[in-house]
Formats: sequence, C-alpha cells, structure tokens
Amino acid sequence: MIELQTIIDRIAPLDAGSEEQACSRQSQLTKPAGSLGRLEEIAVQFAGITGNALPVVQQRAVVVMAADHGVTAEGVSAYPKDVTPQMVLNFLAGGAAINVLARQANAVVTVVDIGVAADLQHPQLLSRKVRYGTANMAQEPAMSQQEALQAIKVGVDIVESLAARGVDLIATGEMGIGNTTAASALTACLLNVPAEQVTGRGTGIDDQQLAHKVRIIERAIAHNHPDIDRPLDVLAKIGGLEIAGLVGVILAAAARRIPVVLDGFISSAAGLVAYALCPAVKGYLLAGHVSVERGHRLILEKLGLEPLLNLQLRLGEGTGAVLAMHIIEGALRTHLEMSTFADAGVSDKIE
Ligand SMILES: Cc1cc2ncn([C@H]3O[C@H](COP(=O)(O)O)[C@@H](O)[C@H]3O)c2cc1C
Ligand SMILES: O=C(O)c1cccnc1
Repeated sequence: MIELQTIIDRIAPLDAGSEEQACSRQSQLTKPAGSLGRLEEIAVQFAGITGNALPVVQQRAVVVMAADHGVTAEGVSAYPKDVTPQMVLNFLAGGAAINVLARQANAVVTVVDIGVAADLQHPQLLSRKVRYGTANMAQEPAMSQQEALQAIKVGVDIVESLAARGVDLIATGEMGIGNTTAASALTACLLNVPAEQVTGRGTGIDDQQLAHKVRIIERAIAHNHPDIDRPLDVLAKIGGLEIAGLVGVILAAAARRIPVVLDGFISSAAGLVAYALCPAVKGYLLAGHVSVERGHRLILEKLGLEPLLNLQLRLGEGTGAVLAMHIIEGALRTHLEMSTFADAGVSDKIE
C-alpha cells in the first residue's frame, strides 16, 4: 500500500531565493511597478514552485477523474447516474466542454475510470477502477480507508507518468453524478460549518430537492461521524473515488514541484482534503475560477486562494482550470519576454 507519508514528506516550502529573483525582475520590467497585478504574483509563485526565476510551461495536462456515487439513490442530482459512463465516452470521443477548451489551451486530456459503476473500455481510457462507485454515504461509509488510499495512489501514479512525459502544469477535472453532494459533505465537515452553507444546486435541482440534499448530507455526517482530525477518515466516509484520486494528483504534483490549477467546487474539495493532510500543499495551488456552487468560495478562503476567473461556471470537468491556463501563460510570458528599463532605454520611476 502507498506510503502516503512519503509523498507528504516530499512536499517542500516554495523556493524563497527564486521568488526573490523573480520579484526583482518584475521590478525591472518596462511597466509601472505592480501594474501587472495578479500576473506578477503568478510569475513569482511559479518561480517559487519550480525553483526557476524564469519559469516556463512546456506541456499542460488536465486529469479528469470519473466515478459514481451511491448517494445518488437518495435523489440528490438533477441527472441520472448513467450520465457518468456516458460522459466518459463523450470525453474519449472529444465532444465534451473540457475537450474543446483543452484543445484551445493545448492541454492533454487524461480520462481516468477510477470508480465508474459500469464496465468501460477504450484505448484512450485509463482503467484504474477501485470499485464500482461508492456506497450510499447516507447509510454507510462511502468507501473503506484502504479504498480511499488506493484511489489516492491512482492519482499519484498518474502524475508520475505525466511528469515522465514532460507535463509541467496540471489542471484537476472530474466527472461523477452526485459528486457535489460528496464535495459539500467534505466541505461542511472539514470547515466545520452547517451543510446548508456549503450545499448548492449542482446540475440544477429545485428548492425542494436542495432542502432534501442538505438533509441527506447532514444524515451522512451524523451517521458516519467522520473524525475531523483524520482527513483520510473523512475522505473515506463521505467523499468520493474521483475526489480521492484528485487528492493523490494534488499531493504528487506538489511533491514534484509541479503547479496545480484547481477547477471548481469538487476539485477544490479535493484540494481541501490535500491541505488537511499537508498544509504546505497550498503554495503549489492556483484557483482557476470560482464556481457558482455555494461552498466553493469558503474553500478558497480557507486555502488562501483568489480565483483567476469568475465566469459563473458550474460544470466541473476541469473547464475553469483549463481556461485559466491562458492567463497563467500570459503571466509567465510577460515575465520572461518583456524588456527591462535598462535594456529598452526606458526611464524608471522618479525617485
Ligand atoms: C451532461 C453532464 C455533463 C457534466 N460534466 C460535468 N458535470 C458535473 O455535474 C456533476 C455534479 O453535479 P450533481 O452533484 O448535481 O450530480 C458531476 O458529474 C460534475 O462533473 C456534468 C453533469 C452532466 C449532467
Ligand atoms: O464547481 C464545480 O466543480 C461543479 C459545479 C456543479 C456541477 N459540477 C461541478
């Protein structure tokens, strides 16, 4: 079984020396000091992550983890659970929103069956099924701790092979009908807030269904009593297989000094679990966007992340994270390619 602690131990603080050099370069570029705002911060963060004062991104990827949720039996989603395998096939055919946006952003899409409740085969599908969907968390733990660890390991292994192929920027994506319920349960528990505050409409349920969804989440927490001091226990009891897989992606990327762009609410719930396991992971994260889903903002506040975009997205799949890659590219290119005051013969600020 995976030595989770080994990966956590490899997650180092950002490289302060490279951050300092990047800051100094920013102050010499031909623009009023600070005028590129968040773009400057991104360049400095990437310098700290990579240990390179002039960071570049060569190969982008989005990892889309797919899994089913037993809690769908409680009627918590606007769509049937069959949509999970159907959308996996759609990803593989290149017809989903994430495929289009990833093509535009030049990001490789890796589709992973980590727990879909159907048999799926496709040459481009990574079949890493841990089990056929989670159990119904309203009645029993969603999965065992061993299964949660196994799913984390799937994410770790995928990052290892992406890194070997030269991937140096990773976006998180997911597909799983019912997974906003798991994400809300995790968020309520780990942030210690009432379920109502972090539960939204997901794929588009009405007021009555939303009230029901909140009750189901409350029941899942009350019934399983996850131990807030043991993030793995929380993840196993009220999480999801794709969320656990993304926890592995996030931790392994940080351990390899690869920046991770979080997508929406579900991806960020995985970020929250990773943070609970290892607070140092935070330095390696960027928030691609802020989702419509209630609760997302609270997670981002906890992680100290300011979203790069606010486009009223509520889709997941990695869409917002991949869109944000364009902004990141702009940050790194200006940092690398702009002239300095000295080189361009432009007068610096009046002292
Ligand atoms: C066609 C379709 C494509 C999707 N792509 C992502 N999601 C998103 O919606 C689901 C979560 O919402 P809930 O918790 O309400 O089920 C996840 O699969 C998520 O990735 C989709 C949902 C649907 C219906
Ligand atoms: O923010 C998300 O990730 C999200 C929101 C609604 C449905 N699916 C995903």
